[in-house]
Amino acid sequence: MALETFTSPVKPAVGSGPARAYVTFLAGAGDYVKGVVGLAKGLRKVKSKYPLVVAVLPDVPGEHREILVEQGCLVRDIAPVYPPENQTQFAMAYYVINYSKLRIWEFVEYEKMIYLDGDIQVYDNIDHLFDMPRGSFYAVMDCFCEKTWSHTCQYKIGYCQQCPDKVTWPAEMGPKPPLYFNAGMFVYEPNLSTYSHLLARLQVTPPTPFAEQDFLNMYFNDVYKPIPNAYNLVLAMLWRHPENVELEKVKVVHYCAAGSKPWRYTGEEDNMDREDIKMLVKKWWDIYEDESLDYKNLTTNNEAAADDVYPHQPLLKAALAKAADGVAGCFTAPSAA
Ligand SMILES: O=c1ccn([C@@H]2O[C@H](COP(=O)(O)OP(=O)(O)O)[C@@H](O)[C@H]2O)c(=O)[nH]1
Ligand SMILES: OC[C@H]1O[C@H](O[C@@H]2[C@@H](O)[C@H](O)[C@@H](O)[C@H](O)[C@@H]2O)[C@H](O)[C@@H](O)[C@H]1O
Ligand SMILES: [Mn+2]
Repeated sequence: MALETFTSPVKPAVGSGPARAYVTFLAGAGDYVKGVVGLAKGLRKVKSKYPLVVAVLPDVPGEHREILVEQGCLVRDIAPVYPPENQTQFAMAYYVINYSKLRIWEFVEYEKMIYLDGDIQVYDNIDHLFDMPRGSFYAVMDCFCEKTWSHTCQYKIGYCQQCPDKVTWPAEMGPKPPLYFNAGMFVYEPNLSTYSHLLARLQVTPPTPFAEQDFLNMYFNDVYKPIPNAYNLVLAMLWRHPENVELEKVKVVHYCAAGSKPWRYTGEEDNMDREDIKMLVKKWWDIYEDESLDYKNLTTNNEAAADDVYPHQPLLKAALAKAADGVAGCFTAPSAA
């Protein structure tokens, strides 16, 4: 019997300090669930103090939800968000579903969250990012050199913010584009008025090739603060700007280059036969296949550690116990109110 997911905000454990969590987004019945399982295990490996919330669209099947709950994730249902009707060609056709990420601004039971794409892995503890000053939107600058950017002026003149002096921005093209972040990882503050304003603005903003990433860059332009590349290594940086990468200091890897999703990796696409790519894909698999990082083994080995790191765990245990007893019905956590 598929374990039902949380249908309402899960109240962070009492006395656990300011409510914080990592959050990711899962859509569809495909293989991205492997990315989210890997992420949950990676955060456990680096002994993050905070849980992983997974915002799931309705098309995520029950058995995937169950896998995530069994891995200690807080699974939260969200409704899709669609941009206004438009003829836009997205850089990737499936990017249209990524607007649903905007629902995470509604998770106001948390005072601060770190969003991570499902194709991201965390190799060093980054909990300290939660302590950065409030009021800003923190993310890593993207790179404009991949073919996915061929529709832009930057790409056409060879300009990239990662090396702004290599090709200077021509004065006749007006002001240089504002700093632009990759939306696969960011530190933000859930807020209901921001949430409703985001959705309202979206309905009057024509969609653009990088979908919600473009929209978030427009919306948070005046509060965006760049953080070092080590917190979101967009893989293309390895061959586009190697001078900006110190691989041994990288804390977060974003498997967003074509052909780099570890769970689909064949090594056939451009740059996928590089030694550093092969090493990073293996690094991802080593965590994904490490059974000692499975939540169930953590709890059997060390109840105290589990309860300490997963203060919300009693709620999950109750849900799992209920499911184990075959008790039907949806587990509804106490409301956040
Ligand atoms: O079929 C899909 C496509 C995307 N995603 C989610 O949306 C995020 C953004 O998509 P993706 O990472 O593929 O974009 P990229 O960073 O590669 O441009 C993914 O990481 C997943 O969290 C998903 O769950 N299912
Ligand atoms: O929906 C738009 C997506 O745009 C971004 O991916 C892109 C971007 O990083 C380009 O700069 C790369 O060239 C490209 O490979 C990569 O896929 C985000 O990672 C993803 O979370 C999501 O917002
Ligand atoms: Mn991604």
